[in-house]
Amino acid sequence: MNTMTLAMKSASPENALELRGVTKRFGKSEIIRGIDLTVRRGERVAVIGPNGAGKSTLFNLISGRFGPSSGEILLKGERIDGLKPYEIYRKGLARSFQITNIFHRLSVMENLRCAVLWSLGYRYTFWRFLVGLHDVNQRVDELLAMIRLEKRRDTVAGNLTYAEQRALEIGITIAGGAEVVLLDEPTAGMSQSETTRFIALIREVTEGKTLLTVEHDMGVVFGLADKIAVVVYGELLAFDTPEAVRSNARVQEAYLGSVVADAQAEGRA
Ligand SMILES: Nc1ncnc2c1ncn2[C@@H]1O[C@H](COP(=O)(O)OP(=O)(O)OP(=O)(O)O)[C@@H](O)[C@H]1O
Repeated sequence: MNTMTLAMKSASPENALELRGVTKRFGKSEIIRGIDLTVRRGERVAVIGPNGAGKSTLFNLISGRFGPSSGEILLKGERIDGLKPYEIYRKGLARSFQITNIFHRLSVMENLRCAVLWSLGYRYTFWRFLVGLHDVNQRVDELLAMIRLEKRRDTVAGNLTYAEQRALEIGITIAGGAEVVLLDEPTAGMSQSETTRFIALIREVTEGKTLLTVEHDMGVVFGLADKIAVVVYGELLAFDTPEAVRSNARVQEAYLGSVVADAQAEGRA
């Protein structure tokens, strides 16, 4: 195994992700209603919308947790709808979850090593036998530096601060070198100063990658995103630059007006 195997293979079509007429029904309820969306390589996209609009469902569809009821999803030009989450992961799309997804009794380093080994196809139970793998250790050190947890290398994950745990979660998500990264509310529960530091970290670790993030904090959205996708009642109401979305009358009316007003009142946007 060499370092090359730790990075996902890349074809290089311009579009990282395409959704074509994607719908999702749960029973009789149509939750996602015909979404078309094209995300270009290297774009940072924030998905926003009211509670229950379908943002997490959209992430679940893209990452393979649910199959769409109709429509197509393409990753780097290749159909991925109908594939299992780990198959999509192996094709270069990684997702983090709203709920912290780490092994609390393992150290930071062990968590990252598990993630790297898993990305290479090893089972968790094997990691103890593989401590000597040079490339894996090198990748773990690289990740520790990226998420700024070198000094916490041997700390049990359960003893990290909340913000550190979320940084570790990002490290786990990017461990396999995915080119497309989905982050579900990465700054949820953080203080304002933690959020500011965390956004800088997200910017750094996703440099050159395609990022989709679900986000409620408008300060984060307008500070991080190249483009904003506004989802309202399962439809894509707008997909444009932050400036264009901010001044879009339909978005103002349906969603953003009240949210930005609230954020401005709290000094966040
Ligand atoms: N597995 C499921 N079965 C049935 N209904 C579901 C399922 N998952 C989501 N829904 C419904 O789909 C709708 C959209 O939910 P979703 O979690 O995608 O919204 P959201 O925009 O992410 O909301 P929030 O911002 O509150 O997280 C909700 O009405 C929810 O109850």
